[in-house]
This record gives sequence, structure tokens and C-alpha cells, in this order.
Amino acid sequence: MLRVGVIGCGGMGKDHIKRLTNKIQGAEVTAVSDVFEESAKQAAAICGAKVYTDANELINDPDVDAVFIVSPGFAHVESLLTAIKAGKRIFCEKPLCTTAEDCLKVVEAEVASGKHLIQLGFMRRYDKGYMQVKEALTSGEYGEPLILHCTHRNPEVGTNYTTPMAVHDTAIHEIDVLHWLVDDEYESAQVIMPKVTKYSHSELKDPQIMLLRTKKGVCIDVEVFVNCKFGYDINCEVVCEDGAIKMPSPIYPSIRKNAAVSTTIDTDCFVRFKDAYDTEVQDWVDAAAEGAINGPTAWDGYLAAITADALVKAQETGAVEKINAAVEKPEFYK
Ligand SMILES: NC(=O)C1=CN([C@@H]2O[C@H](COP(=O)(O)OP(=O)(O)OC[C@H]3O[C@@H](n4cnc5c(N)ncnc54)[C@H](O)[C@@H]3O)[C@@H](O)[C@H]2O)C=CC1
Ligand SMILES: O=C1[C@H](O)[C@H](O)[C@@H](O)[C@H](O)[C@H]1O
Repeated sequence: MLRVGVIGCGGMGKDHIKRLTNKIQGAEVTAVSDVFEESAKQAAAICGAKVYTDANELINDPDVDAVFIVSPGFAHVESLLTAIKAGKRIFCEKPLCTTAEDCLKVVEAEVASGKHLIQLGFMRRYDKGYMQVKEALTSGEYGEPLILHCTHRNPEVGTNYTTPMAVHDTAIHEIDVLHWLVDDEYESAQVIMPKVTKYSHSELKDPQIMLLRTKKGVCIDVEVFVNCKFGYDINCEVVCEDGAIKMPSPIYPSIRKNAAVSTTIDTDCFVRFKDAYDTEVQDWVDAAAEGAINGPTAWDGYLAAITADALVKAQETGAVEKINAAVEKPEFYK
């Protein structure tokens, strides 16, 4: 039984604790940590785990074999470096870190440890819809991908949510999954700012249109609209030489009533990607027995971060910004 310590007991943290406690085979939560003790106590009530307010103490607890990092992105780097030093297996929620510089520190530390320790929570690679699109692309039946049209729509966000977060907190999912889909790397980034919705606030330009070009010339547009109000609406269409592949939306009944037809749109990621979270976490637990990592790695997190940094710069300049890795991909990740 893999004994897991969870750092960060907020919305995602509690969702993963319930998952690890009630759904996942081969793991149990033995410790939880949060800087707000009450949050940790609430989480401990779910799983009967030990309560910490210091993440480093949890990481070094001998009853913790593996660490789940679900604190805010800015807090990931310290926990990652501490857990690598302690030789613990790690599942880190996205983003790996909020800057490419910090991601590189983590990559270098993991490589130096000589052990594959980190899986990153880019769960869309485990989503059935994205996997079906990738299967269609890999079949070769539709020729080369040319253009991708995507949306990432949230019903609403809080006043702590700022313009750069649309990139490193939200679009980071598209940044990772889309280059994986088309099996290519990014070359440049640009951001176009439409008229701001009345539902936004002074620190957030919303919506945004993010444009990415890959090294093979595939052009991608991602509409990020985090105050769309109508639902949690994730779409992806790949236009190819011999056809267009549209990712299926979640299936709900079509209701006819009062001379109208309606269906359901999810309202958050926890429902929309529930199966993907379950699959990625089970994969991480199962791989623990072999000391392997099958899912996205810290290097994937670094690649996402250099693209995110370019998009954040493009938010400010409005220009097309180049995307370049500071280092070659280490053999360790090949
Ligand atoms: N994969 C996905 O689709 C999603 C991923 N996430 C990720 O999960 C992480 C947490 O996000 P949320 O739960 O939405 O945030 P949240 O703000 O609801 O919860 C964060 C929790 O971490 C605690 N915290 C802050 N600093 C800490 C530290 N140094 N050590 C321990 N706990 C600390 C806070 O007190 C809070 O309880 C983020 O990295 C976020 O990007 C969040 C939602 C969806
Ligand atoms: O990771 C997530 C969620 O998956 C949502 O899609 C985003 O909109 C949110 O900002 C982010 O925390």
C-alpha cells in the first residue's frame, strides 16, 4: 500500500484526497498539510490522516512514501526540491512551477537524484476525448494537422485571478496537451486582447485569444474566457489535410420541455475531467511498484513553462514572441 502525504487541502486537494481514499487501488492518505490548519483538519476528517501545517515535516514523515503536491503553483518549487532531496515519489499538480527558471531547478534536481520521481498533473492526456483525437491523428487517415481551434471557458473566477493566470494557471492545460496531440514543439506565441467583458475586474483582461505556432507550422488559437457565465466549456478541433477532427463533448440527455430543447454543460473541471483525474492518479500509483513514471514529467512541465513565459510576455507586448528552451532535453527524460 503506497502511503501518500497530501500538501494543500483546498478544492483540488480535497478532491484528490477523496479520490485516493475512496477510488484508487493500492494507496492510502497517511498525512495532510495546509498552512491553514483548519483546512488540513477538514481534509483529515475525510481520510483519518495525520495533520501538518508544515509541508517539509510531512515530506520527511517516515509514514509517507509519496507526496501529492496540491498547494498553489507558487508554493510548488520548495516542496518539489524538498521531496526530491528526501527521495520521495511525487505527484505534482499543474503547473510544475510558475516560472521556467524554477522548473529548470526542479528538472536539474531530479536528474541529479538519478531517480524518476515526478509525475505532473496534466490530466488531459488521460481524458478519453483528447485520447480519441490523438488516436485519429496517429492513424494517418486525415493527413497532417494544419490548424487547431480551442476554447477554455470557465463560468467565473475570483478577484484574485489576474491576466497572467489565464496563461500559467488555465491555458497551461492547452499548452501541454496540444503539442502532445500534434507531436510537435512550439516556435512562437502571441496574445490578442478582445473587448473586456463587464464581468471582469481591473487586474484581469478577459477574454483572451492565445495564438501558438509549432515548429512544423501548425497554427493554434485558444480562446480563454474565464467569466463566460454559461458553463465550463472545453473544446478542441483539429483541421487536417483530409478532414477535421472535433473532440467529443461530455454526453448528457437532450431534454424536451415547455416547447424547448436543452442539455447540460458541466460547471467545473472536477466533473468534466473526473475520469481523467482517476486514470492519471491510478497510473501514478501503479507505476510506483516499478519505480517508473508513465505520465507527464518535470521536463513536460519545463516545456510548458517556457511557452507560458512567452505568452505572458506576449500579453504585455502584443508582439509575436519566440519560444526557446534554455537547455537541450536531458537523456534522463528520453
Ligand atoms: N489539474 C486541474 O485541472 C486542476 C489543478 N489545480 C491545481 O491544484 C493546485 C491547488 O489549486 P486549488 O485547490 O484550486 O487552490 P486552493 O486555493 O483552493 O487551495 C490551495 C490550498 O493550499 C494551501 N496552501 C497554500 N500554500 C501552502 C503551502 N506552502 N503548503 C501547504 N498548503 C498550502 C492553501 O491554504 C489552500 O488551502 C494548483 O496547483 C492548481 O493549479 C486546481 C484545479 C484544477
Ligand atoms: O487547472 C485548472 C482547471 O482545470 C480549470 O480548467 C482552469 O480554468 C483553472 O483556472 C485551473 O485551476
